[in-house]
Amino acid sequence: MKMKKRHPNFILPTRGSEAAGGLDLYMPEAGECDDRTTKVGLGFSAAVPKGNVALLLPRSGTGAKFGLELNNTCGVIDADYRGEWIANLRTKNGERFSWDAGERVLQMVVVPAVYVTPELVDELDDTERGEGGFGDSGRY
Ligand SMILES: O=c1ccn([C@H]2C[C@H](O)[C@@H](COP(=O)(O)OP(=O)(O)OP(=O)(O)O)O2)c(=O)[nH]1
Repeated sequence: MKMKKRHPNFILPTRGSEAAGGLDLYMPEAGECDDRTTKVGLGFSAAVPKGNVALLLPRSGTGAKFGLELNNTCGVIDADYRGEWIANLRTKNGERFSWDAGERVLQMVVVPAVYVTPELVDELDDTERGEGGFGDSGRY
């Protein structure tokens, strides 16, 4: 189905070189949020290259300095999604966080998503870690 253009649409061709980091996203309009979730349209749609997903995250600075987080922890943008990218923002410290139009608040990271078909087996192969997790390997 051909999508009607309501906001800028992007394709995200891969450059064939390794990215140095996330791609910062510009907020289309000024806004603010607090510890209640605020749904914010990012003002664009983008087709993630097939075989990948885009992870939507706060920039480290906004997260660390202002306690900004996504209420779904991390947004997963599927390769077949064509709608406007949405961020569900809130602060974890109860404070208000406001941004200007054109400010870089969030970032996206495109990562390969490998297609797997779960197969039921009797046992899993042995590993050194085994069933240990949640700090099992110690603090230092
Ligand atoms: O923070 C987010 C998370 C998701 N999406 C969009 C893109 C994604 O491709 C779509 C569906 O997300 P997901 O598959 O994680 O949601 P779901 O709860 O499993 O719903 P669905 O039944 O639509 O797959 O919503 C966003 O714009 N922002």
